[in-house]
Amino acid sequence: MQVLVFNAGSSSLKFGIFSVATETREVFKGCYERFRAGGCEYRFRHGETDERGAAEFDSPGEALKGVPAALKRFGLDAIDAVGHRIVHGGARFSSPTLLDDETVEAIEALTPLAPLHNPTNLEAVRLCRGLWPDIRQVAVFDTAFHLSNPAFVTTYAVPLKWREAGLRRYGFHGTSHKYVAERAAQEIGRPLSDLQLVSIHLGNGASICAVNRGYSMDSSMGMTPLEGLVMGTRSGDVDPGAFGFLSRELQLSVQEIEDALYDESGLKGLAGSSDMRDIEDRAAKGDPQAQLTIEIYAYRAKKYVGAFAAAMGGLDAIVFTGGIGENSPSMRRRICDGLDFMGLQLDHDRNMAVNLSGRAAPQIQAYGSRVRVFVTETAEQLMIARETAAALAVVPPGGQLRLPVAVSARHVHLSREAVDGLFGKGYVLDQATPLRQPGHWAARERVTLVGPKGRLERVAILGPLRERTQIEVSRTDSFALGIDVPVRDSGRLEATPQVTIEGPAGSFTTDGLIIAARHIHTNPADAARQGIEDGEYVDVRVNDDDRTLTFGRTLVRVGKDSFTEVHIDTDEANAAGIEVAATGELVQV
Ligand SMILES: Nc1ncnc2c1ncn2[C@@H]1O[C@H](COP(=O)(O)OP(=O)(O)O)[C@@H](O)[C@H]1O
Ligand SMILES: CC(=O)OP(=O)(O)O
Ligand SMILES: [Mg+2]
Repeated sequence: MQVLVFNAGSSSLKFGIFSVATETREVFKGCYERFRAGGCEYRFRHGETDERGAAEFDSPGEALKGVPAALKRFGLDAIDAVGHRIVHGGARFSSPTLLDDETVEAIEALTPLAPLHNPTNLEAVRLCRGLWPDIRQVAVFDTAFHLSNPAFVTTYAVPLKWREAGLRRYGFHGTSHKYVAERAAQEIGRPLSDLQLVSIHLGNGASICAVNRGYSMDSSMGMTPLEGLVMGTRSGDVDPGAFGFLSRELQLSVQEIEDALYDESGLKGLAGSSDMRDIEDRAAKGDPQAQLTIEIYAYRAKKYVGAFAAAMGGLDAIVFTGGIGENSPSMRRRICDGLDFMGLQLDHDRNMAVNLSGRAAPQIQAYGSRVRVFVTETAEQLMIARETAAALAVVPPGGQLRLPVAVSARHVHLSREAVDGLFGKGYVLDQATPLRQPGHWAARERVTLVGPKGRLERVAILGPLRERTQIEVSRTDSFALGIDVPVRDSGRLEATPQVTIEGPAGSFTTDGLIIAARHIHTNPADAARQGIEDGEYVDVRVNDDDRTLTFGRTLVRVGKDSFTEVHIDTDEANAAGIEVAATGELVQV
C-alpha cells in the first residue's frame, strides 16, 4: 500500500510517500522549512535524487500548495491512502481514526486548543479530499499516546466547573515519543514494558515525556502545546498570574496575551530568533542575550528530566530527538551535565560524534553510567504511515460503520404457556413499545423474579412469544437473586438454573435463566460491508473517552432484516461508562 503522509508542524511541513507491506519503506521524503516573509527552503529526496532549493511559501499552510506538483514531478501521485498528523485529538481520539465529515468537524472544534497546528493539519485533509475524493484518509493524533496518563497527572487543581467544561492536561508529540521510546527499547534489547524512559523531543515545539513501563505517564505539555519547555516561539511554563498582571499593567486582552505566548515568546521572545542554530552561533560570539537564552532552555529541560525520573521512581534511559535534540551536542551536554548524582553521565566524545544516518540510535553515556543516553531521529511520518495502513486494514472499504450499542436491562422472553400461567389463559400482552429490531416489542405488563436471596420487581417482558421461556439477567442481578447463573448465547438453555416468575394470575418455576452473552445483531448487507459472518466472534470497542473498553468475543448474529446493533448488559455498560446512547466500532475481524 502506498501511503502519503502529512506532518505539518509549527515551523515545517514534512511529507512523504511510504510503501507499507511487511516492512515500511520511505519512497519519497519532502520538507518545507525555515519560513520567513516571502519564502522558505525545501528539500526533496527520492532514490538517488536529493534536491534543495527555495520556494515562495511563507508558512507551512501555504506550502501545502506545493505538494501536488512535487508529487507529480516525481511521478508519485498514484496513492492508496493518506495519513495525517493531527496535533490535538482531545479526550475522544485514542487511536488512528478514519476521517469523514463527522470526525473532521470534531477535530475542527479542538482548534482553539492547538491554534498553531490543527488549522494547518485540517487544511491538508481538505487538500487531499479535493485531489483524491475516493481515497481514504486517516488521522493520527499527537495526544493519543498520552491518554494513558493517570488522573492525578491530567487534572489541574482548578474549580470543578472549569474541569467539567473540559480543562485538563493532554500532552503532545505522542507519535514521536512513542517511536523513540520503542527505538531505545530495541537497542537496549528489553521490552518497553520493563523500562522507565524519559523522551526529550526538542524541535520547534518541544516536550518531554515520562514513558513508564510502556505507557506515557506524564508530558511537559498540558491542555495546549504551550505548557512546559521553552520552544521556538512559545513560552512554556509561565505563572498564570501573568494574565492579571499583563491585563492591569499593559492593558492587554486575553487574545493578545495568548497570541504573544504562542508566537512572540520562547527563543524568539528571549533572543529575537526562533532558530537554535542562530542563537548558538551568537552565544559563541559573546552575545549575552543568546547566552542567557541557552541557559534558560537547558535548565528548563533538565528540571523536567529530574521531575519525571522522580515521578516514575526510576530511570533506565533518556532519549534525545527533534531538530535540537538530534543536532546540538552542546544542548545535550548542558541538559545532562550535573546529573551524575542520579547515575547519568555523558561521554563527551560520543556526544560529539553522533551520526544518525540509517536510522541509527547511538548511545552516548559514559562507561559505567547507570542511565543510558540515546540520540535518535524521530520518525513521525513513518509511524503515521504504519498506523494509517494498520487502521485501514481493519476498516472495510465501504467505510467504518459506527455500531449502535444497546444496553439490555434484565428481561424475560415468555412462551404461550408461561403467559397463560402468569396472566390467565389466552391473555394477550399489550405490545406497548416497539424495539429497534423489526417485529420486536416490550410489553406494558411486568413480572417479578424470585430467588433464594431476593426478588427483582417490574422485570420487562420482550416479544414476540417464543417456544421456550428465557430469563436474562446481569451478573449483579444473579447475586440479588442468590443464584449462580451461567453466561450463554440466547437459545442455548440446556442445563440452565431455575428461577420463579410471578405474575398477577399465578407463578411458576422454570429453567432458562442466563446471563446473555454479548452479541451483534446485523443484516447481510451490513455484515458484508464490515467483512463479518454469522456465528463469528469479533472485538468491539465502545466509548472513545477515558473509559474506552474493548469487548472481546462478541458473537455476530446475522438476520435477514435485523437492525445492526450491539447488545450488552447493564454490568458491561457500567464498566464502559455507557449511559444511554452509545456507539462502538469493530476493532478486529
Ligand atoms: N545543527 C543544529 N544545531 C542546533 N539546532 C539545530 C540544528 N539543526 C536544527 N536545529 C534546530 O532544530 C529546531 C527545529 O527542529 P525540527 O524538529 O526540525 O522542527 P519541527 O518541530 O518544526 O519539526 C530549530 O530550532 C533549529 O534551529
Ligand atoms: C505539538 C507541537 O508542538 O508540534 P511541533 O513541534 O511540530 O510544532
Ligand atoms: Mg515537529
